[in-house]
Amino acid sequence: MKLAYRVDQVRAMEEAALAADPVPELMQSAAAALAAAVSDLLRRRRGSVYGARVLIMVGRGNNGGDALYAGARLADRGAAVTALALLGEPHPAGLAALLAAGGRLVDAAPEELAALDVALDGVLGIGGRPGLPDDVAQLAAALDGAGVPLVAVDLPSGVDADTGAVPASAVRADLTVTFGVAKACQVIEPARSRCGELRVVDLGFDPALATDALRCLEPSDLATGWPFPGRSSDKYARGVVGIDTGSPDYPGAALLGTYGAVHAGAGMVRFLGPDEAGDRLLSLLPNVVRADGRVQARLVGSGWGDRPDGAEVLARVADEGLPAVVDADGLRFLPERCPSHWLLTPHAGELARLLDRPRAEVEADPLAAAHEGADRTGATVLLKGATQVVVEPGNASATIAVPGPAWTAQAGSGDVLAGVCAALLAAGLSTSDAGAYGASLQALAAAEFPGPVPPQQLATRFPTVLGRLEAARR
Ligand SMILES: NC(=O)C1=CN([C@@H]2O[C@H](COP(=O)(O)OP(=O)(O)OC[C@H]3O[C@@H](n4cnc5c(N)ncnc54)[C@H](OP(=O)(O)O)[C@@H]3O)[C@@H](O)[C@H]2O)[C@@H](O)CC1
Ligand SMILES: [K+]
Repeated sequence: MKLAYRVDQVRAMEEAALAADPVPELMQSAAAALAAAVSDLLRRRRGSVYGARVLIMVGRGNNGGDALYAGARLADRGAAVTALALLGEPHPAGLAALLAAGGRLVDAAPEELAALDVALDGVLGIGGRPGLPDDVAQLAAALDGAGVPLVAVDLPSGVDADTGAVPASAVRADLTVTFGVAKACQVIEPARSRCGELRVVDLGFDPALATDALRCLEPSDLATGWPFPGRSSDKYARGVVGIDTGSPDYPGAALLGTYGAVHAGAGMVRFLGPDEAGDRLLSLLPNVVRADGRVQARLVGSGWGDRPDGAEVLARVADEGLPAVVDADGLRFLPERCPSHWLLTPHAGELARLLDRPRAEVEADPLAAAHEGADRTGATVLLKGATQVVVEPGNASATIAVPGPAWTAQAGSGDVLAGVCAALLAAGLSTSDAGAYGASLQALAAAEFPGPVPPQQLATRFPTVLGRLEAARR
């Protein structure tokens, strides 16, 4: 599992490290690792560092200082390094080091950008506000357009370091060399995609100083945490899911959720939704049971439309006390306070309606919106979208699912996912793990396809992915 941190947490870790070590030491370690990463890139692209043309875009803070010190190291290895100060006076000691090593300070970008071998973005780091001055944005875009590899120092300038938002212009990097620990913007879209490849440089920070880091799942976490059945597991050990989804207008939601639950390994699915959907479902999946009986988790809400008895159904599910996934239209009928063993699975629009705020606000800061949703409802929230984040009420941490291809953003994906999560709840996982593992499985399955694939077909790939994960655990 990867961990990622907010700026205040990074600053706290930095302060503790600084108490043990003077600033220049920390900055020199950062610069040395940055220079090594840029050297690797240059060797891969042109064979050597010697003679490479390097442009450094420098702001006026320590981020620019890192870039200048790294530039000095590259100049020592024979690179032709040019620094362009973009926000005023650059870091004085860093600049002195660069000049002493034979680098140059210029006041305009070179005419022929395409002749550059690499550019370093040392404009803004964790002290930056989102957005870039116009001239900086234009230069970054021109470098990108000219095909010059861009290495971001700590993070791509212009992104919001804590939310992952890109509200205005920001650098698009090929490689980001980040210091101490990963930052939230490196794991939350759309900033995540601006980072390119990510390298985290160990500066000896103590992660124990920040207890509520973002937990970013990796496939190996699924391998260890997925509830694979044992040799003696029966269908109840695997879990029985009771599904009441779909409506005459939206029968597909019922089929898709059931596909999700069955292919994610549910021991049994009891389909308790409308007859129209149930009849179609049986012709596709005859293993589904239509009779009520013992159930270990419920799935409700997908494809309900304006179901008139939605509130009563949710009240019954709450009284029963079983873990439950409440999806889609079901989210309109939530009680004032939900049971803590419920998992809500809204997309940004549904969470916006729940919180009574514009969708754009949820999309601009999905993490904060998910926290607000969980705290207000009392249930765990899996917020779906480009970054799938799971948040428990009263817990400042959050879990981010394994990222997947953008093709999963399509009608029906959410219905399948709700079924997967319900199967995981029935197998005994916590609401948080059920949400995060479910979203991760869907992402891993989607990554198996070269392009778009209907959600039900994607579900049929779950067994292949799960088989691989189970084998990896042995
Ligand atoms: N501390 C340590 O030990 C270590 C730190 N390290 C490095 O330090 C970095 C953080 O450095 P930092 O705190 O100096 O902030 P940084 O991001 O360089 O820039 C702030 C400057 O930019 C300005 N500014 C802000 N936004 C702006 C905008 N949109 N448009 C225009 N201007 C804007 C702002 O000016 P203001 O307008 O606020 O007066 C201020 O002058 C960190 O990311 C890492 O690289 C590593 O060496 C490891 C050791
Ligand atoms: K930067």
